Amino acid sequence: MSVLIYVELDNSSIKKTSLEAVAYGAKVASQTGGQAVVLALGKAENAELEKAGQYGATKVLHAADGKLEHENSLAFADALVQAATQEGSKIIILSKSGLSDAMAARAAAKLKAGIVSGVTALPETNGAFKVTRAIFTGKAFATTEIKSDIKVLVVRKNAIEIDESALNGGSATVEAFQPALRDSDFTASVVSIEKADSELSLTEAEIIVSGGRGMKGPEHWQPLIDLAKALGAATGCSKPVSDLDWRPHHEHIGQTGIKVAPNLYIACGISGAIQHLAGVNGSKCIVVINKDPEAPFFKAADYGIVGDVFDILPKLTEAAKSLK
Ligand SMILES: Cc1cc2nc3c(=O)[nH]c(=O)nc-3n(C[C@H](O)[C@H](O)[C@H](O)COP(=O)(O)OP(=O)(O)OC[C@H]3O[C@@H](n4cnc5c(N)ncnc54)[C@H](O)[C@@H]3O)c2cc1C
Repeated sequence: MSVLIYVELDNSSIKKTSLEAVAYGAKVASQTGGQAVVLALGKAENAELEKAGQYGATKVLHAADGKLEHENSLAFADALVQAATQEGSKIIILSKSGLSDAMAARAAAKLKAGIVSGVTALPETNGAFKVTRAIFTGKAFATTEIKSDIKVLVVRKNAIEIDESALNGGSATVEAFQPALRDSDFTASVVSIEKADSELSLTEAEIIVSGGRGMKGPEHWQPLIDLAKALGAATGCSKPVSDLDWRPHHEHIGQTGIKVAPNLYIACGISGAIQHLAGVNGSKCIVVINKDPEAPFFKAADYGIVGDVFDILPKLTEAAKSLK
C-alpha cells in the first residue's frame, strides 16, 4: 500500500512546505508498511523532483502537461484522484494551502474518503486511524478518527520536525504521469500573473518581522525592513496597518488575512488581539516588542521585550548583522 503525497511547485521547485509533507508522508508510510509516492503537477526538472527522495519518497509521478502549469483545483484534484487510483493509495497527504484545501475536498468526495484538514501531528495507526488537528483557529486540538478505507490528510506547516542535516541523501525515481484532463476542468483559466514584489512568500518564510499600529505610520517602516533584511525574513503586518494602506494587503496576517507558521515571528508594536493571534499561533517561536507591559501579545510570546520599537529594532538589526 502506498501513501500518496501531492507537492506544490513554485518556479519549478518543490515548495518547502511540500517537502515537509513528503517527510510526514514517508513517516506515515513506514508506520503503515507502505512506500511514499509523490505527485508533482506542472513544469519541473527531474533533478529537482528527485530531491523528494531525501525526504523519504521512493517515487515521483510527474505530470508535465502544459495545461497544468497554472493552479487549477478542478484539474489538479482530478489528477490526484487518478494518481491515487493508479497507485492504490489508501492515504493521501497534502500540505495545507488554499489550493490544497480545495483539491483535497474535491478528491475526497470523488474517492469517498474521510478528510481531515489542519493536521498537526503524525496519526495513530495502531488499531483505529486517529489524527490530531488544530481547531478554534489553533487555540485547541481535536482528535478525529477516520473510518473510511481511503483517508485524506491536509497537514499544517511544522507538523513534524525535519532535521535538514540528517536528510538521508536518497534520490527518488521520477516517472512520467499522464492524467486524463477534461475540458470541463478548464472553464476558467489563468491569463496572467502579477507577483507581489516581496522576495519571500509569507507562507513559506522561516522568519517573519511584522508591524502593527505601534509603528506609527508607513514612513517609519524602515527600521522593521532593515531587521527583516538582516535576518533574511519576510515582512507582515496587522489588519489595521493594511486597512490604512501603510503596508500592502498581501502582508495582512491574522484570522481574516494570511495564516503563517514560521520558525520565528517577531511582532513589533502589535497589541496581540485574538484575531491577529489566530494567524500566527502556528509559529515555533514568537518574539514580541511592545512598550506596554500589559499588551496581550506577551501572553502568547516565547520572548518579550518591553520597550520602544524605534529603540529596539536598530539594536536587533546591528546584532543580527554582527552575528553574520
Ligand atoms: C472580525 C474581525 C477580524 C479581524 N481580523 C484581523 C486580522 O486578521 N488580523 C489582525 O491583525 N487584526 C484583525 N482584526 C483587528 C484586531 O481586533 C485588532 O484591532 C488589531 O489586530 C490591532 O492591530 P494592532 O495591534 O496593529 O493595533 P493596536 O491595537 O492599536 O496596537 C498597537 C500596539 O502597539 C504598541 N505600541 C505603540 N507604540 C509603540 C512603540 N513606540 N513601541 C512599541 N510598541 C508600541 C501599543 O502598546 C499597542 O499594544 C480583526 C477584527 C475583527 C473585528
